[in-house]
Amino acid sequence: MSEIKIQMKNISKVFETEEMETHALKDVNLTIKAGDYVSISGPSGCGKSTLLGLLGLLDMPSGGEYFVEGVNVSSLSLNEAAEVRNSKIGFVFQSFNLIDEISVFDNIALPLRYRKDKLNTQEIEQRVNKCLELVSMTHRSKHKPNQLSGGQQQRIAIARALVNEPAILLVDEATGNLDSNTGDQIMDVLDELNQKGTTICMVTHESRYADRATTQLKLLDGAILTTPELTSCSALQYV
Ligand SMILES: Nc1ncnc2c1ncn2[C@@H]1O[C@H](COP(=O)(O)OP(=O)(O)OP(=O)(O)O)[C@@H](O)[C@H]1O
Repeated sequence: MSEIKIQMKNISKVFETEEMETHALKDVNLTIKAGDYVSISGPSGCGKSTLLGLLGLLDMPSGGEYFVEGVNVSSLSLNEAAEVRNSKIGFVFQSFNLIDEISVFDNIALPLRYRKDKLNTQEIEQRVNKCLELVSMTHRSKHKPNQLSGGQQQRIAIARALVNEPAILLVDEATGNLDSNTGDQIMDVLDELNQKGTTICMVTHESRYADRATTQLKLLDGAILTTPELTSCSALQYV
């Protein structure tokens, strides 16, 4: 049986304002194993960003338990959560969030420099070059991000997300700022990465992209549409 990367047990998220409570996620159970390729889709307001934010430890759940590679991360302090996020989670956003003042190489190396266990220069070089290769961008290593096309910038953002060899790559509407051809190419990069073993969970509005994932989850009103007996993500298939 393949290794469990991500497990959520009865996760809920309630946002409270002075006027009202919003139950953004209700009793979500999710298991993602090594090598899975999961898409999450559903109508606006169904809880997709909230779920991805919890998966990425950008926010904490109101209830339930969340495990990353077997470690319970449900109630970490902000500092502890930041450390797990940097070492275990790769995040790719719609906006590329690259730093224009430094080179492509240094952008990708950035998460390595925030590690607790410091790597030496040679190890950093090896890791960054491997990730540049994975996204076919070795030839642009010395460029600045603003000298690249949108699709190329997204490739660099993917390389940066992978450089710490995370447990999972979380992808939030990665093609939202790209034309459809370039978006398709970025999806091809994700497909290839998954074929090489990267575990991916992506939120997308586009059904043609959701269909590429091997497990397609639909969210509705904060709950995953599923049958109660199915707890393993690998076992779920939605058309
Ligand atoms: N910080 C917040 N405070 C209060 N309510 C919130 C907050 N963030 C999200 N919500 C509410 O939680 C619900 C889920 O929001 P979420 O952003 O996760 O939906 P979504 O599926 O990502 O939507 P979209 O596709 O439009 O981006 C919505 O009803 C939203 O209004």
